[in-house]
Amino acid sequence: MSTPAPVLALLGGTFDPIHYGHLRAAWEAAEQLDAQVCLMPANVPPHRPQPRLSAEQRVQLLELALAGQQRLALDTRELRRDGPSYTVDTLRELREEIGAARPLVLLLGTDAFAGLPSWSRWLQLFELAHIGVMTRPGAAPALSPELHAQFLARACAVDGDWRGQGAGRILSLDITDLDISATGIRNLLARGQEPRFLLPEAVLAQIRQRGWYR
Ligand SMILES: Nc1ncnc2c1ncn2[C@@H]1O[C@H](COP(=O)(O)OP(=O)(O)OP(=O)(O)O)[C@@H](O)[C@H]1O
Ligand SMILES: O=C(O)c1ccc[n+]([C@@H]2O[C@H](COP(=O)([O-])O)[C@@H](O)[C@H]2O)c1
Repeated sequence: MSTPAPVLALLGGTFDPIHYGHLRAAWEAAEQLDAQVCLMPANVPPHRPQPRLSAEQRVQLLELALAGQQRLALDTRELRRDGPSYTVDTLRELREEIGAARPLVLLLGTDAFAGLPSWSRWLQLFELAHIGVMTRPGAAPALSPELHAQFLARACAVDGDWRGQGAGRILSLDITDLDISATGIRNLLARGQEPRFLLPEAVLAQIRQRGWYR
C-alpha cells in the first residue's frame, strides 16, 4: 500500500500583527492533524478595514515569529495577487499545484467560521479543502441555518476517516484558550502601553523600533 500524502493545512489571516493566539493555534492544529501548517497573510483582506501595516511589514513580523522551527511555514502566495484575497481563488491555485487527492485543511477560528456564508463562492470551499474549526475564547458565534446544515452534513472527528479524502469535511479542533487579538495589541500600542508576552519578543522589538501602530 502506498503511504498517504502528508496533510497540508493553511491558516490565512491579516496578521496585523502576528501574535501567540495565532502561533499556538497553528502549532496545536499541526500536532492534532499531523500536518505542516502554512501561515498565509492576506494581501487585501476581504470584508474588513484594511490593515495598519503593509503586506511587506506584516511578512517581516511573520518571518521573525516563525524563525527557529520548521513545522509552521510562511506562504506568501496571496501577496502576488492584486485585488481582494478571496480564499476560493487561493485554494484553486494551490489545488493545481498539489493535485486533487492530497488532504488540505483550511484552518479558521470559530469567529471566522461563523462568517463563512458571507465569503466569496463559499460553498466551493468544501470542494477544495477540509475546514478545521479552531476554538477561540469568547462566546462561539451562532451559525446561520445554511452553515449549520453544512456542519451537520460534513462534521468528522479528528481521528476519523477524512485523511482518505482531499476535501469536504469539517473538523473541530480544541485549542488552548488564549484570549489574544491583534486588535487588543494595536490598542495597547496606540495608548503607549506594552503588549509584552502577547506576541514574540522579536516581533514586539521590531514594532517598537519602527514605531508601528502608534
Ligand atoms: N487567539 C486566537 N485563538 C484562536 N484562533 C485565533 C486567535 N486569534 C486569531 N485566530 C484565528 O486566526 C485567523 C486570522 O486571524 P486575524 O489575523 O484576523 O487575527 P485577529 O487577532 O482576529 O485580528 P483582528 O483583531 O485584527 O481582527 C482567524 O481564523 C482567527 O479566527
Ligand atoms: O474569500 C473570502 O471572501 C474571505 C472573506 C473573509 C475572510 N477571508 C479570509 O479569511 C482569513 C481570515 O481573515 P481575517 O479577516 O479574520 O484576518 C484570511 O485568509 C482572509 O483572506 C476570505
